[in-house]
Amino acid sequence: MVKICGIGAGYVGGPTMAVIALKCPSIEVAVVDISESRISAWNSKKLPFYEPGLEEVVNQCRGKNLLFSSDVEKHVYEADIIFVSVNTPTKIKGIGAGKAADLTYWESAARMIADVSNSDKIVVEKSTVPVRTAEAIGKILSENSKSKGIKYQILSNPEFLSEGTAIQDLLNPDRVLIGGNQDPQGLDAIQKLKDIYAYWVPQDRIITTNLWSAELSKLADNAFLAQRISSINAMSALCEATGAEVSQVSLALGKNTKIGPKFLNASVGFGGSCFQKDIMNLVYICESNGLTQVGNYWKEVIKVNEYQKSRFVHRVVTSMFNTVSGKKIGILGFAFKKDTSDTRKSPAIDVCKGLLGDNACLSIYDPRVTEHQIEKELCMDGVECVNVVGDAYEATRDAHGLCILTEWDEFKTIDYQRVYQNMEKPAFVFDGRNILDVHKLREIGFIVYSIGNPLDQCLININIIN
Ligand SMILES: NC(=O)C1=CN([C@@H]2O[C@H](COP(=O)(O)OP(=O)(O)OC[C@H]3O[C@@H](n4cnc5c(N)ncnc54)[C@H](O)[C@@H]3O)[C@@H](O)[C@H]2O)C=CC1
Ligand SMILES: O=C(O)[C@H]1O[C@H](OP(=O)(O)OP(=O)(O)OC[C@H]2O[C@@H](n3ccc(=O)[nH]c3=O)[C@H](O)[C@@H]2O)[C@H](O)[C@@H](O)[C@@H]1O
Repeated sequence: MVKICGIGAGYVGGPTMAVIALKCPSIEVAVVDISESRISAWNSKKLPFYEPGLEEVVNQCRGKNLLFSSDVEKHVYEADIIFVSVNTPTKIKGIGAGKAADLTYWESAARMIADVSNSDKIVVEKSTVPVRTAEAIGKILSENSKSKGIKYQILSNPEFLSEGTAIQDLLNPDRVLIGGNQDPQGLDAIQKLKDIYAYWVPQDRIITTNLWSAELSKLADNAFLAQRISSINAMSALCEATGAEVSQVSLALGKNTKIGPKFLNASVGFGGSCFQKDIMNLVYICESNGLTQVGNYWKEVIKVNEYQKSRFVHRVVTSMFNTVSGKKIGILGFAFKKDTSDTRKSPAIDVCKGLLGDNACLSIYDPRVTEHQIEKELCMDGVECVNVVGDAYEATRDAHGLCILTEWDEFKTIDYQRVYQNMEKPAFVFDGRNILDVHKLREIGFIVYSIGNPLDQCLININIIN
């Protein structure tokens, strides 16, 4: 029986290994992590994060061919194939701080593999890593296992799932990418990994390449996706200035088969743990290769994203007569997108901090994010003007304005008439996700700002005064 060990039980490692276990009943899958608390959450009824469909998959396999353990060494020792899905955050200090990927966790995982292994292994890079990481990992593994005569094959098998749709993405991927050495041993390892995915992924969706193409394709993929959002967000500012409607522009663009309809939703900005980190990593790799112009091109995607968030805060403040000081503002949504409890790099963090900087009082509601998490993200030591509440009505009661910062479906079906009645007047809505019916809200009496749409007449007047 083939044995797999997944190192790293996070947003990628957990769901990915669970789906492999589900689809390959004859393979034993052990997911290990150095975080005891994460492992005990995986072994409990309340998984460490919210992801639609994840609980069902875990419940089907856990205790059969899927186990979660903090005994990292034991399961690495026993495995034939090791998937490494540890975090690769942006370096916060030293050379390349703010750009380069911090490979500390990866390197320590590699050294541990070398220490405990006693048989040949295939080591699969699932984490997103700088191009040519496999070379460094290969050296660490082989140099540290020389005396044992163990052979390692390193494969790059980047993960393309999105949070909120992770299980669907894993069950039905657009493609699976496997990069490996193009010699007989490398090709053999590629085939072994292909055989696992072949349990449920059609052959024509499994692409094989050399190692460096696979590693670079992952960074390029995220850069292209983020670039589309920054492109449409840049257009949204121009729409507001000209009376065009960004959703109509997106529709027109998306119907062009050369462009396609996805990832053209204007928003308050993209968030999540990967887009910014991976683009900055790409920028660093470009700069390290002397390609300053190429690096600058990708850096601009991040700059537009920062601009979009600060533009939103500016709209809120100027619309509310140039001051939000002491005013209650209801914040609906804190996660970086709907259907996840993840708040990493959520645009809500910067928007809230911006409003707090102008002395607003925030009342925050998110259906899946805990109070503790929100407080942690806002570094709330000494901040008194933030309340985390249990529903949207409470968040907006007696508020001067409300901001939609995550596109949760439940925000579309709130009784906005009731919300309006309980707010101070004039009552403002700032829709940072373009999910609300602007016309209906205006009929109720709200003054509405939504990204990339013609400005409310009242806001035009206010902006003229300002
Ligand atoms: N979150 C996402 O949607 C996606 C993330 N990725 C990439 O996957 C990688 C992991 O991302 P996430 O799952 O979001 O991170 P995460 O932070 O949720 O999980 C990483 C886990 O690895 C564990 N870990 C770190 N060092 C370890 C070691 N030496 N031994 C055992 N466990 C160790 C940590 O305790 C943590 O639980 C990153 O490179 C990321 O860029 C790729 C595609 C999607
Ligand atoms: O490497 C990764 O981590 C993953 O990063 C993204 O997935 P994820 O960050 O989970 O979520 P997305 O759906 O891409 O959303 C990212 C951000 O962009 C925003 N977004 C997305 C789409 C859009 O049209 N407009 C927009 O503002 C979302 O609200 C969210 O804040 C990619 O979509 C995945 O392919 C990739 O595997």
